[in-house]
Parts: sequence; C-alpha cells; structure tokens
Amino acid sequence: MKVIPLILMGCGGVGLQLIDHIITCRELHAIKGVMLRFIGVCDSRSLVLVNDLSKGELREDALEEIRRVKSSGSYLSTLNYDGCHVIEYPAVDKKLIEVGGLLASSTGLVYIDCSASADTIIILKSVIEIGCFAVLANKKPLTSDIDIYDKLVSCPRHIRYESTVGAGLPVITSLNRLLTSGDPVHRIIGSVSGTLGYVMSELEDGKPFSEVVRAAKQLGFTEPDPRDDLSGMDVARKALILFRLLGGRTNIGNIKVESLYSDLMGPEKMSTQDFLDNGLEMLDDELKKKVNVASSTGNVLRYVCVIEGSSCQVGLLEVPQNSPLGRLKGSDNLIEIYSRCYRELPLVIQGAGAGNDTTAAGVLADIVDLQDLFH
Ligand SMILES: NC(=O)C1=CN([C@@H]2O[C@H](COP(=O)(O)OP(=O)(O)OC[C@H]3O[C@@H](n4cnc5c(N)ncnc54)[C@H](OP(=O)(O)O)[C@@H]3O)[C@@H](O)[C@H]2O)C=CC1
Ligand SMILES: N[C@@H](CC=O)C(=O)O
Repeated sequence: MKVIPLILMGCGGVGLQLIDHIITCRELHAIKGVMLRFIGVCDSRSLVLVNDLSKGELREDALEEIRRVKSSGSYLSTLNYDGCHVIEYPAVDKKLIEVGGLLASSTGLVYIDCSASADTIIILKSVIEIGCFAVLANKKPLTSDIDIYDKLVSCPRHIRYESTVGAGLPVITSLNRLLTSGDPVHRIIGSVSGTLGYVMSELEDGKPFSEVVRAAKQLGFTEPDPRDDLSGMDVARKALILFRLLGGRTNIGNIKVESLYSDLMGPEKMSTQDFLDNGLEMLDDELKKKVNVASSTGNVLRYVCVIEGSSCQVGLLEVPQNSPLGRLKGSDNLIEIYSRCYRELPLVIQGAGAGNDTTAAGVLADIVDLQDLFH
C-alpha cells in the first residue's frame, strides 16, 4: 500500500468537500493500493497536527469533528482531540515548514492549498525547496512574482494545480500533453470563470445583477470576496497560469483587466459584507444596460480571457448568441485551444468550471496522481 501523508491548508468550501471526498473514496483507493493519511489541517488561525508525525493520522472521527467545527463557522483552535495538538498563528508557518523538513526524505509529504490566501506562498516555496509536494486550488501562489513561480515549478513533478483553472476540468493536463508532444499552442480563448459565466447567462433571463451575484456566492462559485471575480482578477490569475504554462514570462500587473465595478467599491472603500448588502444594487442598472445593448444586435456578453502570442488579456466580449461561447449556461467553462494539430478547429474543453464538489474532485485526482512518487 502506498501511503501519502497530507497537510491541508484551508478548510472552507473546497477544503471540507475534499475531506468528504477522501473519506468516501477510502475503499476505492485501497483497491488501487493508495492510502491518504491526513497529518494536519489548518485554517486562517491555527494548525491541528497529529502528535506522531511518522505514523499518526487524523482519523474519520477527527475529520468529522473538523468538519463540524468549520461548518458551524468556528475555528480549529476550539478543537480538542486525542492524539493531536493545536498550534496558533504566528507559530503555524514555522511549524509547517519544520514538519516538511522532518518528513521530506522519509515518508514524503503533500501540502494541499485550499486557501484563498497569499500567506501560503512562503510555506510552499520553502517546502518544495526541501523536496515536499504541493497540490493547489489556490491561484495566488502561481500568480505572484515570476521568480516565485519559477521556484514553485522548478521540479514540475512535485506540484499539481489542475483545479486552479476550470476547477475539475482537465485544462492544465491537456495543455501539458500538447506542449510535451511538441504541438505548440498559439491561441487560447475561454470563459474560465464559473461566477461570471453564471452571472452573464442569468442576466440574459432578466434577473438583476445583485441577485445573481448573491446566488453565485451561495452556490459556492465565487471567491471568498466576490469582488475578486467581478474585478476580473480571478480570471486574470487563471489567464496568467495558462500564459506562464505556455512559456510566457509576465506578472499579473501587466495583464489588461476589465472590472465590473468602480474603484469606489473596492476592498479599501467597503467591506465584503457592505458590498454584498449595499454595493451590488448600485450596479444593477449599468449591467442591465450592457446586456440590452448586446442583445439588440443578437449578441450576448461573455467575460473571456484571450491569450495569443505575447498578449494576454481579460474582459467582456460580445459574442453571437448562437456561438459556442454564447450558448454557455450556468457555471460552465469553455476553453478553446488552437495549436498546430488543432489549427482550424480548436481542442475544446467544456463543463462545470466552479463549485466545491468538482473543484475538490480535481484536487483529489491531483493528489492520487502523485502516488508513484511515494512508497
Ligand atoms: N469554489 C470554487 O469553485 C473554486 C475555488 N478554487 C479556489 O479554492 C480556494 C478555496 O476556495 P473556497 O473553499 O471557496 O474558500 P473559503 O473561503 O470557503 O475557504 C478558505 C479557507 O482558507 C482558510 N485560510 C485563510 N487563510 C489561510 C492561511 N493563511 N492558511 C491556511 N488556511 C487559510 C480559511 O480559514 P477560516 O475558515 O479560518 O477563514 C478557510 O478555511 C480558493 O483559492 C479558490 O480560488 C479554485 C477553483 C474553483
Ligand atoms: N471563483 C472562481 C472559482 C474557481 O476558480 C470562479 O467563479 O470560477
């Protein structure tokens, strides 16, 4: 049996769903000769760590308790469980790196980043440097400065990040297959935001913008602060991940991004809750007008990323209602990849592009994909 020790950073919507998937798949994994062993889980304030790092495990009952605590909106620091202890920030980062140092060359260790924080970057950089593995749903580490990106991907077999673009869809895998077979990709156009896809298609049915954004949050499509989606930054991060995968060397600040709200509603000006309660309504009329202008010529609006040569940009695009992008509904993503082999007709990847279930499934597949590097 191959045993893969895991530390989960972030137990919100995606992280908790991942715990569920891992518990549900125990038997399936056993048949395949793999055992996933949780040794630690952390939230924004603390880390729950098993006492015995080499053999200990957060078993089902402990994971259930973590699930209960986090689902009730509480913090892991309140957890009291035999066989493990709680470490509080700011000591957590140092502890996480120390554990990596202890296990890297013995059992090996996978750090799973299901947070939406940039604070994990320093941890990931350090533990990858000493030979640990990383699986990311969080886009921030891969979209920080290019020097950090280079370090994170310096050992490509040690890092997996399929869920960062298109959630559970096989976008990164497909691109990697094209690139390693010498089939150069020269253009990617895609609707890669589940939130903005959902919002745009619901607006076509006449619903107010404020209502559909709140629904998207409820459905688990948005980032913790939905302004990350509505500003286009989340799409820009996905575009940058794809652009860098193709060999592009730029930073997020160089990407042209179109925001759906003004700076006056930014995080420095109002809290997330205030934006959700009061800010969103102020955008209803403007978005309705934009949708009506597009529909008067038989078009619909889609928020897309376009990568072509050295150019990478994201923003609203009017497309014919009856085109593949125009027919998209709900949180579905659609990515068209043009390469030498897919010159006239692109390789198309389409399907649910957001949601805790599919995202966590993508993360789990990435973890299991590392099995050959464990003993
Ligand atoms: N939902 C989706 O459809 C998709 C999401 N993703 C990505 O998955 C990630 C998680 O999303 P989601 O689960 O919705 O987000 P949530 O806000 O639900 O959860 C985030 C979790 O991260 C924890 N956290 C915050 N800061 C840190 C830190 N420094 N170290 C460790 N944990 C931390 C939070 O802790 P606390 O509970 O204490 O606040 C919380 O448990 C995001 O990066 C998102 O972009 C990617 C693809 C699709
Ligand atoms: N907020 C994102 C979640 C996945 O990355 C989206 O809406 O696509």
